[in-house]
Amino acid sequence: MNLPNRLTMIRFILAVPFIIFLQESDSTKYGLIFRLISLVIFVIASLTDFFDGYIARKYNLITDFGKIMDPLADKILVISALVIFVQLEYIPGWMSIIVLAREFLISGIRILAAAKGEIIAAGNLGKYKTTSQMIVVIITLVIGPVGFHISDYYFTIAEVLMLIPVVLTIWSGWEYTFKAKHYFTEQ
Ligand SMILES: O=P(O)(O)OC[C@H](O)CO
Repeated sequence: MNLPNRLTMIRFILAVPFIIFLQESDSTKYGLIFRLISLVIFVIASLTDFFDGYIARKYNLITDFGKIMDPLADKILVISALVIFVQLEYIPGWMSIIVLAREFLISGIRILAAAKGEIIAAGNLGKYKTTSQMIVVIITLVIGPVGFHISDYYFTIAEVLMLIPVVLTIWSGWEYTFKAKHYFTEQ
C-alpha cells in the first residue's frame, strides 16, 4: 500500500464523519457548526484526491488498485454529499439520481473491462466531472440553502450551480460508454 493509495483509503474513511456531521447540520442549535465541520472534512478529503493523483504521477506510483479505488472513493464521497443535500432540500432528487446512475454505469463498465483483464483509468472528462462536483459541493456547504423565488418555486443557488457537474457527469459518462461499447457486444 503506497502513499497515494493510503490517501485514497483516507478519503473512504473521511466519508463517515462527513456524512454524520452533514446529516446533523439540520439540527437548529448546532446546525451551522456541524455544516462547517462537514465542510472542513470535505475539503480535506478533496485535497487527498488532488494529492494522491499528483504523487502517483510524479513518483511513478500508479497502480491498478489506485486506478479502480480512487474513482470509487470520489464517488462515495460525492454521492454521500448529494444524497444528504436532497434530504436537506438543497438540491432536487433527480440530480442525485443522475449522478448515482452514471457512477453505477461506469463502475459496471470497469468491472466488465476487469473481467477481460483490462483496467479503465479515469479520463480527463471524468476528472473534470469530479473536480466540478467537488467544487460545487464545497460552495454548497459554504452557502447552505440560500436561493431565490421565481413565481412559486424556490431555486437554491446550489441546484443552479449543480447543473454544471450534472452536465459533465452525463457527458463524461457518455464518453466512457461510447469508448467501451465493444464490451456490450463481445461474448
Ligand atoms: O469518471 P470516473 O469514474 O473515471 O472518475 C474520475 C475520478 O473521480 C477522477 O479522480
